[in-house]
Parts: sequence; structure tokens; C-alpha cells
Amino acid sequence: MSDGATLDQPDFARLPDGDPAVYTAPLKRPDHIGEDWIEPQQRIYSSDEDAIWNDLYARQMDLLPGRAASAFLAGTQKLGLGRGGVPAFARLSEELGALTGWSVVPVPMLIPDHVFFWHLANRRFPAGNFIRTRETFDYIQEPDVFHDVFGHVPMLADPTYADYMQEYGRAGWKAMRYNRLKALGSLYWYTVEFGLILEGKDLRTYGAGILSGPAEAVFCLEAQSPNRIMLNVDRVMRTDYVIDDLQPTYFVIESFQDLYHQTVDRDFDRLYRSLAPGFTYANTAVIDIDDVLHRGSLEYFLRGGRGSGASPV
Ligand SMILES: C[C@H](O)[C@H](O)[C@H]1CNc2nc(N)[nH]c(=O)c2N1
Ligand SMILES: N[C@@H](Cc1ccccc1)C(=O)O
Ligand SMILES: [Fe+2]
Repeated sequence: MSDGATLDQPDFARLPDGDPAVYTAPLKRPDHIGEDWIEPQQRIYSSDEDAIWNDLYARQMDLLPGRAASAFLAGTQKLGLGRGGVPAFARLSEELGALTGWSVVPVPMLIPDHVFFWHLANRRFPAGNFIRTRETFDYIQEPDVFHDVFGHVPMLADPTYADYMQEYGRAGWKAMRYNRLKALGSLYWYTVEFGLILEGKDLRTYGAGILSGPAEAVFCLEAQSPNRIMLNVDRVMRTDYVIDDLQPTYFVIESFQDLYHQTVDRDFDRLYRSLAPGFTYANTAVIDIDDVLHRGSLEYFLRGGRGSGASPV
């Protein structure tokens, strides 16, 4: 890191700087939570809550073979996420630590951006310390332990992906100094949360936002409907996203090395400067036929009925 921020400690005095309106989220920290936003201990889940985990796990595992990236499916096995009940973070961290050096820490809610980045930069994944209820079984907006541990953690068993996540955390510092966090957030959204990957000729998903729910895992790979275009970082970072509906557009990587190369191995300074303050984000539904055709095999990138080059809604 050339910017002087250390990765061992969050520099609360220095961060965030720039425009506070963009990233000083007015989150009230519960009294028992320290400055690192880690819960003192993992929640003890009731047997009803463990049963919710088991049912969510079974439902997703019915759908995901043939849809999820092989790295994801391998991760769920290596980490034994189907042993029954919400996994104990201590054991999970030990097993994940042996594989890629990552650990999992319990957090109460969405934590401030700079703290989130600081954890990632230190190979700690912050995971919600609560689980959804039966009433919100299909969808909740806040990341709970099922989304975080089932959706994200298996991918962290992949060495290249694990390194990408750490570098993403480090990248947060620079994005904050440039006041371009929203652009970097789009990259996270379209890779870590909603990314698709080509495995040979097959399209699969590695995005946690897709993998932890029932509808999008099917939708995102359907022949018709969503747009799928190859990852282009300049474009992704200018693209807005929707959080409460199926995505109209997904970005596809060729491999995790491809993802790493396009992001970590590139200096974003010029890109951040090119995003003038107040630039407007492209509507997610609007795609250009050149994006569809410029790489990859046509059969997977046929546009469906939605958002076929239409003007912004
Ligand atoms: C871009 C931004 O850092 C991102 O939305 C962060 C914010 N805080 C978070 N906090 C938690 N607990 N989980 C998350 O995924 C995030 N995401
Ligand atoms: N290479 C990027 C940092 C980065 C790493 C990983 C993901 C995203 C961004 C930069 O120079 O800012
Ligand atoms: Fe997530």
C-alpha cells in the first residue's frame, strides 16, 4: 500500500476523508460492540434457527449443482456447511484458515464501509450474527448468517478468489480518497454478489447474492430474460444496480484469474479521475450489442426480452 494506511489497524482518525455525505453512514453502533464492529461472541442459535439453516441449505443445494461455480460447490464440501445447523465460526475459521488464511467474524448488521474494508484487507470476513425468520425465508435485504456464510464463505476457499477479496478490501481506501466508493461498490455488486463465470462452455454463478436465494439462481442462467455480458471494469464501475429485484444484467468472467487480472493488476487512479464528480451511472438494463458480441460465445449472450437496448426507464 502506497497510501500510508496500515492494514493492521483501521485509521479512524484519517478515514473517511473526502465527501462525508457519500460514505459516513449514520450507523449507530450498539453499546456492546467495539470500534471494530465485531460482536463479542457468536450468537447461540436455537434449534428452530438451526432448522431454518438446514432448510435453507437443503433448498439451495437442490438447485445449485449445475448452476453454481465448481469452486463454490467444492467450498461447501471442504467446509462442511451441511453438517447441520448454523456453522460455528470458530471451527469454520480454523478450516478456512488452513485453506486460504481467511477467518469469519460475527457482526451485528451492515457495518460502515471503512470497517468492512479493513476486515477484508486483513482476510476477515464479517458475517451477520443473526438468521432470517420463516416469514422472511425467501428474501431479506440485510445480510444474515445464511447469506454471508453459505453465499460468501465457500468462495473464500478458492485461493485466487480469496486474494481478490483481500485486494478489494485494500482498494476501498483509495476509492474513499477519490470519493468514488459508489463505483467500487458496483464492482463488488457485479462480481462478488451477482457474478457469473464461464466454465468451459457452461455458464455458472459465483455471486453470493444469487447463491443464497432460490429465484435468482434459476433466473440468472435462463436462456431468455437477463442480459449477460463479459466483465469490463470501466463499464461496471459506471453501472448502477438495483437491490430489491432480479438483476436485468449480469457480468461474466472467464476465470478468477481473469477477474484478478482486470482489477488487482490494474491501477485505478486514471479510472477514478475519469469518473467526474456527479457523473451519472448507466441504467443497468441498457446494453450495447457490441458488449454482447465482443467476446465469448454467442449462445450464452443472447439478449432476452428485457432491456434490449431500450432507453432508461
Ligand atoms: C461498498 C460497501 O463497502 C459495502 O456495501 C459494504 C458496507 N458494509 C457491509 N457490512 C456488512 N456487514 N456486510 C457487507 O456486505 C457490507 N458491505
Ligand atoms: N488495482 C486497483 C485496486 C483493486 C483491487 C481489487 C479489486 C478492485 C480494485 C487500484 O489500483 O485501485
Ligand atoms: Fe453479500
